[in-house]
Amino acid sequence: MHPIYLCSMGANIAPENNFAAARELISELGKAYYSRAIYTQPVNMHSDNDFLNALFLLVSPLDSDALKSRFNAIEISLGRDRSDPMSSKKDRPMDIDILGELSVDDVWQEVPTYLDDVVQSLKPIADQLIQTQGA
Ligand SMILES: Nc1ncnc2c1ncn2[C@@H]1O[C@H](COP(=O)(O)OP(=O)(O)OP(=O)(O)O)[C@@H](O)[C@H]1O
Ligand SMILES: Nc1nc2c(c(=O)[nH]1)N=C(CO)CN2
Repeated sequence: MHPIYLCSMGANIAPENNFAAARELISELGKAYYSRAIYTQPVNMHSDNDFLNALFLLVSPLDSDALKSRFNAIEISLGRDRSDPMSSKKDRPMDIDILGELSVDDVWQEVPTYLDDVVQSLKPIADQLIQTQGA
């Protein structure tokens, strides 16, 4: 039984193109199920560029460390400079984070507030995966 990861993605440089490119690359890591994507104002950073953000579920054979490394590699391939110490506060072509495993009771509490509105578009899929896979 593969773990099911709840993940978030966000971009505020060429976000539509970078979302499409990231989805292609993420598809190599397992089976992904996406929430709807929404435009959000930058939180905890200053920028004139709005973000495109989404949640997704990923059923993957990788463990969380390996998955995080692959996400970092995708971010870098799309142009993010992760060696910059201010990387978390700067405009970015892609940020992909693991929020937790779906098997953890309160994993949905890890969803950042700017993505609260899309949770309901993903929960039915989560419930279905749990039923069919026993997450
Ligand atoms: N192996 C892992 N498994 C699960 N979650 C992880 C793992 N490694 C890091 N994380 C989580 O991923 C998030 C991002 O960590 P990281 O240090 O890579 O920063 P980042 O990608 O630059 O983040 P951001 O730009 O979102 O601030 C953190 O919330 C961290 O807890
Ligand atoms: N709206 C929005 N704001 C952010 C985001 C993000 O993805 N969307 N990511 C950040 C650093 O991880 C900081 N602020």
